[in-house]
Amino acid sequence: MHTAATVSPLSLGQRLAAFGHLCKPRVNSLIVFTAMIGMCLATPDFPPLLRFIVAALGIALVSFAAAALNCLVERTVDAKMARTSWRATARGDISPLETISLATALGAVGLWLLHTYINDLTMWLTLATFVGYTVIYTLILKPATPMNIVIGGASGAMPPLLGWTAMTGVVSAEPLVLFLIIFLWTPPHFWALACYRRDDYARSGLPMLPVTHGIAFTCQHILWYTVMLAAASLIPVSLGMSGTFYLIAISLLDLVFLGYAIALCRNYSDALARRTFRYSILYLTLLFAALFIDRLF
Ligand code: HEM
Ligand SMILES: CC(C)=CCC/C(C)=C/CC/C(C)=C/COP(=O)(O)OP(=O)(O)O
Repeated sequence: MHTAATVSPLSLGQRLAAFGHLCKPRVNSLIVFTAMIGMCLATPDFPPLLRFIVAALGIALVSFAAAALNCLVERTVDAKMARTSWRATARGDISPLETISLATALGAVGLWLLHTYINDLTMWLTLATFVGYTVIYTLILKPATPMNIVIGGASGAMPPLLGWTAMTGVVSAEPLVLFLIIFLWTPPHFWALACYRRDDYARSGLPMLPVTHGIAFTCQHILWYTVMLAAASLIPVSLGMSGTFYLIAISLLDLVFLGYAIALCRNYSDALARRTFRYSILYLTLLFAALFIDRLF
């Protein structure tokens, strides 16, 4: 077992793979997907391809940097949890200096792309998102309060808005609705995971809601947030952003999510919480896909 102080030799391939994992590619692929849909919704026709690619790349690079710094800050906590103890920062396979260098390089290139080829509003908002996740959420809120995710989730909700400003240079009601949807989606997404991973979180010492207030209390909050999410998910229709296809799709998606949340309250099991967490990811992916498909008609 390595400690955070020992840096073991890795082959170049292993080192690159470890760097890649620190950037949390799976979470960030959905984050960038929501940003891309934000870009598509912001432009009447498909956005100019080069601008679309550069903006997505800029946002992705800054997200990767934020994820790598999160792994660095949390390396001691990560080492205590089964889910995260394999991370190269937790194992000590990648040193803090290497992680900071990687994150600085990725973040700097990302912000430079946004500043040079997109617009300064998007660059500043992306930087604010980065600070929101690495400083406000990771450093301040996460170790301090079980409601960490409620405020911290704002950073994960920003990408569609960033995509929107990247194409238009302005913030308007539509991207704020997309922000609201992800903002309300994040607590059920995370609390479902925190429920079935509560032993991990108890070991880590992080004050996660299922550990501090119990499963029943957390499931009630999952249900309340899912109800608010379902209401917010209908706003695109009332604003005229999307039509019948989206309405049908989101109604079905909401019914299933509410079904999971009610089932968790009535008859909790770790297996059900795990399925709810997985469904939360499918829900958000399909919601954004439905917004896009609806726009094509
Ligand atoms: C600050 C807010 C968020 C927190 C605390 C959070 C928490 C987590 C955690 C702890 C995992 C790891 C699950 C595991 O290792 O098994 C996870 C997975 C995931 N999250 Fe989130 N999440 C947040 C926001 C988001 C956002 C905004 C998105 C997308 C728009 C997202 C998409 C995903 C995806 C796709 C996975 C699955 C990754 C995989 O399969 O490896 N999350 N989330
Ligand atoms: C554009 C830009 C800068 C976006 C950054 C937004 C961002 C990275 C959002 C958070 C998504 C995420 C990796 C959550 C993991 O939560 P966690 O850190 O609590 O999970 P962990 O326990 O797996 O570390």
